[in-house]
Amino acid sequence: SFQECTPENLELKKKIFGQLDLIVGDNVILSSSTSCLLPSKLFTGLKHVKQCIVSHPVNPPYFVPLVEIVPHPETDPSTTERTYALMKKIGQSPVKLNREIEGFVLNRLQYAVISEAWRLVGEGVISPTDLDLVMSDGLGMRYAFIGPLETMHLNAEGIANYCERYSEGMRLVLNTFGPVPEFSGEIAQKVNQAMSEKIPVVPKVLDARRKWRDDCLTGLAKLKTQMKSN
Ligand SMILES: NC(=O)C1=CN([C@@H]2O[C@H](COP(=O)(O)OP(=O)(O)OC[C@H]3O[C@@H](n4cnc5c(N)ncnc54)[C@H](O)[C@@H]3O)[C@@H](O)[C@H]2O)C=CC1
Ligand SMILES: O=C(O)[C@@H](O)C(=O)[C@H](O)[C@@H](O)CO
Repeated sequence: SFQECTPENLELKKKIFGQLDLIVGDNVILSSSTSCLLPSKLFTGLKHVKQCIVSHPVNPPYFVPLVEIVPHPETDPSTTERTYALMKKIGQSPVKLNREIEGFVLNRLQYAVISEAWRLVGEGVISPTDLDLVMSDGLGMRYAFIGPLETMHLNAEGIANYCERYSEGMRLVLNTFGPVPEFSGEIAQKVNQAMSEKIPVVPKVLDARRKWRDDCLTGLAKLKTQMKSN
């Protein structure tokens, strides 16, 4: 198997897969780490397209086990299953997408959160640091162990009851969501100032914070393993 991890550049990745296409046999999985580039953009036209797939990791991939497995429309099911089995074997937590979609699943969920976070800070509803606390000391505590759908299920007497109780309120709130942010201008400056005051953009400071992040993720991984075995 081959896992491509070059910069997020479509033409570069296509060049590399084009070169690989000329030399690999019929049994090699050709996989890309791409964050958002669609398999149909990356692999269409390759002789070995049936062996091509996206295996999208999460930053930092050595501490966060999720991998999104995203097939090209022509990817052979055996390629998907072999990739899934390989990821499980090496200790990752793979999920299978049934078809490609922009941003796959993780970045669609992540960008929905980022979009609303940006808007709430931009409209002065909350400060950037407090917004991050809403995730790290709120939603993130639960999402580290159970996802959004199970959270609904447990927050009421099951999903049906949750929808009875909260669907009207959810739709009312969702109808107040605004357009896609520009991620530039005054809001970007406001967020950058807050983040930079907290964590100066100095290599050794950023690296120290990433080390602290990784230490936290290591401890969380140990706790999750312990809780699964209980
Ligand atoms: N960094 C992360 O945690 C994650 C990265 N990804 C994806 O993984 C891919 C790689 O991202 P990073 O590891 O962050 O990039 P990076 O910039 O850290 O590493 C890129 C690698 O490609 C090599 N490279 C650069 N130009 C090249 C060329 N012309 N030919 C061959 N090799 C070349 C570099 O030497 C380097 O080893 C991207 O598609 C990114 O979206 C996806 C999820 C998480
Ligand atoms: O946040 C992540 O790790 C993923 O959403 C990504 O794919 C990012 O784009 C990653 O490549 C860089 O953080």
